[in-house]
Amino acid sequence: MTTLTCCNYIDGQWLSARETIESRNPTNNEVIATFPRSDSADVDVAIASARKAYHSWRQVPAPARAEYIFRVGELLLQHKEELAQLISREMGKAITEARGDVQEGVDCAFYSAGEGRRLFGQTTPSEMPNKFAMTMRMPIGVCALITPWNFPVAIPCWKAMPALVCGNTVILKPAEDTPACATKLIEIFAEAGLPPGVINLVHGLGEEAGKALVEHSNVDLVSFTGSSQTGAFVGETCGRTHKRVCLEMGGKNAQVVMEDADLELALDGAIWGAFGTAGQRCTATSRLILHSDIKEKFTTMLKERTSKLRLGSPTDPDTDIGPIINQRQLERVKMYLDIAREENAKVLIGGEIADEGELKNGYFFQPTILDNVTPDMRVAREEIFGPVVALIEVSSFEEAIAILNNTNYGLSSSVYTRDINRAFAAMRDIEAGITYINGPTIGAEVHLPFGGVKQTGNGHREAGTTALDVFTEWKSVYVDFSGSLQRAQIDNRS
Ligand SMILES: NC(=O)C1=CN([C@@H]2O[C@H](COP(=O)(O)OP(=O)(O)OC[C@H]3O[C@@H](n4cnc5c(N)ncnc54)[C@H](OP(=O)(O)O)[C@@H]3O)[C@@H](O)[C@H]2O)C=CC1
Ligand SMILES: O=C(O)CCC(=O)C(=O)O
Repeated sequence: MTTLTCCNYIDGQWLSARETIESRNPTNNEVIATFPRSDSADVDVAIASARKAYHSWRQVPAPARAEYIFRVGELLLQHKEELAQLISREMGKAITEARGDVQEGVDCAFYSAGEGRRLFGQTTPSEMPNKFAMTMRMPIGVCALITPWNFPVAIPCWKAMPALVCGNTVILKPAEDTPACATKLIEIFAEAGLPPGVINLVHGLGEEAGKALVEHSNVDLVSFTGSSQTGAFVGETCGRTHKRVCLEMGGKNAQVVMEDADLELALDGAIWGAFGTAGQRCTATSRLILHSDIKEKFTTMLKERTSKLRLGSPTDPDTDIGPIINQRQLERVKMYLDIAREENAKVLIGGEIADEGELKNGYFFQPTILDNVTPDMRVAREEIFGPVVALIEVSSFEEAIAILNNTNYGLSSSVYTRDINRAFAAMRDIEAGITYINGPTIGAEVHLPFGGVKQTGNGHREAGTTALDVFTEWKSVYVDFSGSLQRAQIDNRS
């Protein structure tokens, strides 16, 4: 296939680069694209473009801003298959999941566009006669969006679409592993006719272009999704430089299966949650907390179904699990298997790099089940980001919830039970941003808040109306039509 040439998109222009880097297909190591290795000078130009555009974009009525985003949604639908094929090749997720990634972008476009006609504030009575009081949502300014590779279309859409509807201008710095997906996405925003400078794309390395954006004094907000380590750097830097910041980091999500659960349903959830996207979702199921009464039976069912999963090229519709994103991540998953063995976990199935036959040039890891895992082990506490699930046995519902909560993260969670009382207790007692009852830990919908507690994030939520809280500031407005300074406001109001 022809190698794509990705450019930066700044002030409505596609700009080629002095120095370029390659993006490779994780399935076979073929070069997919070259993209700019942007430096701080490129970042300066992108920020200047976003700043200039901000002054006029914020004045465009919100319903009109939203119409551009609606158009992006329509174009995403038209280009859905083309984009999905590109995601599958560049990121490595199975083609059906890649279509889902684009569909999340479409859903987000139509949902965000609707907000352009709401962006509700409040009106409230004043203490004074002949005085009107209200609140308004105001844009924040220039927003840097730093995104990971695992949802190369959905996550940039979750950030850019509400940000733009709210009247901000944006600069996207996508992950270095998925520059072609980001380029195609921005081409669609450009085709929708957004004015120059409203959306900008700066490719490059996190340590260079990403860092320059986070540190820049002319950026007002950073919205970041990625690792806890980078998130800590972003949070600290934004704190020091007085920027707004929204952090969306990792997870160590658990699915509980109680003794009264529908085991077939719980099995579907576990397979999809643990091994979908090769476990490379922040919402992936990486712990299965199983009641002792069903543990043996469920483990046999899980092992059998896992043994049938097919590793292979993600563009092949018969493939269940595609590759890991790159060599470094593959080695990281392998490292966690070494740790699991040292900690005396039992590898029930999988546990190795898969490099036979057509897999030999890619970064594949066998779907893996670890048994005899105790809550204190590193594999039960740290995010692995691969197709690895740890089984933990419990003897009561209370113990299950305590173990589920015994983690530094708090993104997604799931409980399979037929007992309504337990279901409601789980909703109340689980420490996570998202709880599913009788559903897997993955599968978020764009009109509900997405994010987590503890070290998963810094309290903000993407998606839903809560995204508006990330991308706007409140202004309180008082209109006095009494024609005089109302002294009582200063004195005792009597
Ligand atoms: N919560 C989630 O959805 C995700 C979590 N992760 C977790 O992170 C681990 C590592 O993945 P990785 O891709 O390295 O995640 P990173 O946190 O390194 O990358 C996320 C984004 O941040 C950028 N970045 C990296 N360093 C900096 C920096 N100093 N300043 C500003 N931006 C920066 C990256 O650019 P670049 O790609 O160029 O490095 C990328 O765009 C995974 O194993 C997983 O545990 C990963 C992806 C998604
Ligand atoms: O499937 C989901 O719940 C969304 C997952 C996601 O956005 C992520 O893993 O980054």
